[in-house]
Amino acid sequence: MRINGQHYRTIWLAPDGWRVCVIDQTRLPFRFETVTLSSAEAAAEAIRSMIVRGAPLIGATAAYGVALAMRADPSDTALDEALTLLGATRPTAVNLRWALGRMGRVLKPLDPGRRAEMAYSEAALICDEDVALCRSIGEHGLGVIRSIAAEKAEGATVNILTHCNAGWLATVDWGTALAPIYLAHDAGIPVHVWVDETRPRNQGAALTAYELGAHGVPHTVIADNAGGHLMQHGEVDMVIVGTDRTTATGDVANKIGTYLKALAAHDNGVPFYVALPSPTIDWSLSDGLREIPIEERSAREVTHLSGLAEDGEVRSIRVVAPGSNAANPAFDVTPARLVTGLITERGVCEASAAGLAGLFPERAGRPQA
Ligand SMILES: CSC[C@@H](O)[C@@H](O)C(=O)COP(=O)(O)O
Repeated sequence: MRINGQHYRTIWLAPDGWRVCVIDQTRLPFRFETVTLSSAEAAAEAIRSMIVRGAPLIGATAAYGVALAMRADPSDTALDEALTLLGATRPTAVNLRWALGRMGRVLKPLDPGRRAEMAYSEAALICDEDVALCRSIGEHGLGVIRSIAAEKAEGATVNILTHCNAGWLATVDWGTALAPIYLAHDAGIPVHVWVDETRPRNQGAALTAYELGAHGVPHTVIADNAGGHLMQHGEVDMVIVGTDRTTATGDVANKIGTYLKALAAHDNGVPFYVALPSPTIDWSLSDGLREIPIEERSAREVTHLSGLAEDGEVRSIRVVAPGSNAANPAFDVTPARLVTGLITERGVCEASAAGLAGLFPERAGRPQA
């Protein structure tokens, strides 16, 4: 993504070649600031506090967290401790467990003296692969947008609704749900995006709007409750969202509120697509509702809002009645039956065991592979 005339990935190495730089997403859209991570503890805290967020970027950051740990101490004990520390940061996005599992498999058999170098190169590979996967998702999703555009009057705008942030900022580059939108815009297809604000942390209003704006894609931020109304009035041609964990049967965990959008889309005959790279598939699960762990985050994210105050400072204010309790489940599960299709790096498939097995025959029925 180009920001201020410069191309940025969301994670990269500092000029010293070992520290890890990320964009502080808690400061966006008001401040573009980077944070330099120099320990596994700092990487874990960046994930926990959502300086970095989004399933693929969480995985990439954890991989570099292991590299930072191996540079400090490449012993077996330090490796196990780093994997445990980073693995405990956030529970829902399976990319975290996937990336740490991969780092562990690569590093454990090695002589400790070789671990740091190998950890950095494996983390870099995970990042490069993520960029390629997202680019492919974009190309397959572009086909879907093209076919929806073809059903409309010549030159008519395709209106796409998205929830949360599943763009460049949630991945290493391009994004999942937003990659097809960027490619469609670049290909000259007129697209307009309805951006759900995505309470309580407002990833839509703050992050999706920021990056769509940076890329020049026309968009409108809406309150989370507006999507159903817009669908009833024919203002939404399709929905595309990302996912933090998709079961082998096509159930989809994503940011809280996604399920309600899927219900509204189903009721109104609006196609509801989920874009995902294969590391987001949890091949060991078949029942998303019962088996996917849902992160419960701080009540303060519900009771307080943060934003740019008139004095130019980013401030937090309370919006909930003092003394009231607040609950904050951060994700929900959309059953496969409400999903029109899964857009993956290998193509688009039905959200079902058969659909996923058709695209990934080597993985289907092999949860531990
Ligand atoms: C490619 S990103 C898919 C999901 O990770 C994204 O939609 C999402 O729910 C992010 O949640 P977050 O809590 O901001 O990490």
